[in-house]
Amino acid sequence: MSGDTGDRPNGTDPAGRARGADAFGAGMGDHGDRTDTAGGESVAAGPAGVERPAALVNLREFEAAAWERLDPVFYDYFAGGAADEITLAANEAAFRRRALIPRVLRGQGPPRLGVTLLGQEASMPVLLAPTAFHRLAHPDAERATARAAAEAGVIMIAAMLSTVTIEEIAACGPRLWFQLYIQPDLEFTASLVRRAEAAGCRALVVTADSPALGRNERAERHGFHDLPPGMYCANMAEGGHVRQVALSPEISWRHVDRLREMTSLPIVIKGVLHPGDARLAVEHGADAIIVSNHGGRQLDTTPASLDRLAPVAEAVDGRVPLLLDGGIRRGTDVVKALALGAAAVAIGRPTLWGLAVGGQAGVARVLALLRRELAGTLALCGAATPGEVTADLVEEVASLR
Ligand SMILES: Cc1cc2nc3c(=O)[nH]c(=O)nc-3n(C[C@H](O)[C@H](O)[C@H](O)COP(=O)(O)O)c2cc1C
Ligand SMILES: CC(C)CC(=O)C(=O)O
Repeated sequence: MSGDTGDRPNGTDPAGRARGADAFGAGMGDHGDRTDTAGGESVAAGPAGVERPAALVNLREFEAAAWERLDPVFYDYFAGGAADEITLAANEAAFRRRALIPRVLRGQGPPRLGVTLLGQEASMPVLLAPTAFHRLAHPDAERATARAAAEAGVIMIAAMLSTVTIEEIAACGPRLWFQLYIQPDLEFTASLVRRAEAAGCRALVVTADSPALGRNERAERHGFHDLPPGMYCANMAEGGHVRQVALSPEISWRHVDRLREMTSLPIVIKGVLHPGDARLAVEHGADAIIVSNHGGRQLDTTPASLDRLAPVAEAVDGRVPLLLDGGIRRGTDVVKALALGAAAVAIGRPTLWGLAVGGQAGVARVLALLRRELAGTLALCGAATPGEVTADLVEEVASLR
């Protein structure tokens, strides 16, 4: 992944293909025009000559198609990781390194994928991770994502830095959690919490790995620092002005305690890699933990999130459920994370690729593909449900290195 990105937009796509010269008309490279050229449900011919999301058969193809369709500035903002992107690459490599050791002749019947997370039912153990700025991918923005999540019965974790409000997202009907960067202005934080509660969000996800903004050098190279005119962080608007978000080094466990006093919603701490922090999260009343390195976008050279699952699980010792995000691209990846101790996983970039390729239909297709792969993997492993996936189904083996 790393190293080849500086060549774009004149280089190659994620699968090594050359980008077609001006494949999607005027506006490529001019991100002010992007929504005119890439919006809408009808999908132009992609790298494999496909015409619509339904013709794409895996998440990799969505990534390649999104690369074709998106303004390179926005593609790189979405795709990029921090610094040398060592962690970004490690997230996917950690899944490749691990083998599935299936069980046979178990007569387990058809797989049932449903799970209950923090008291909320979901149709499969795959959530939409919070990602900022969906309007960069599609003019329907988070509304399209939310409709696809509602249709699929999966939990969407709405980002605080969404480009439509949490109320508009909730109106699209998904099972909803709200991601929060705790703001040092606790009054403002409390007002966001009240809005999330009123909108029907069923959990608050506190992003803990961002006391400062990670440096995405791809975005920096493009000079991409601000949202284009007309796009803004809708939840941060108050009286004709948009509040600046603070990713503050002042935030601490004390703030989590304050949050605990503000709300009776379950609190999920996102971005834990160290067992000591996992223990602290439980002590401070967290109801779940997301093992995550923020998709390799914050501190580079942290290990793959999958590699941190077992140590965090050991520290937590079953007291709260664990979720994992980072590098999930296949149903086999989901099963490997379940085997290593996750109750569910979340996907970040694949949602954005779906959105860029086909709005609601694109995200729906991404979810449908993962669902099919997950069902197929469970069946082939001899497990009827996500809960039946046991640690012995996964091994790190030399042959897959
Ligand atoms: C474009 C982009 C924006 C993101 N924005 C946020 C955010 O606002 N809040 C947050 O907690 N995580 C954010 N993340 C991190 C994701 O929630 C998630 O941890 C990560 O994308 C998972 O890795 P994956 O992209 O390999 O699935 C963002 C990730 C991406 C790619
Ligand atoms: C604007 C950023 C704080 C959103 C984010 O978390 C990210 O891009 O990874």
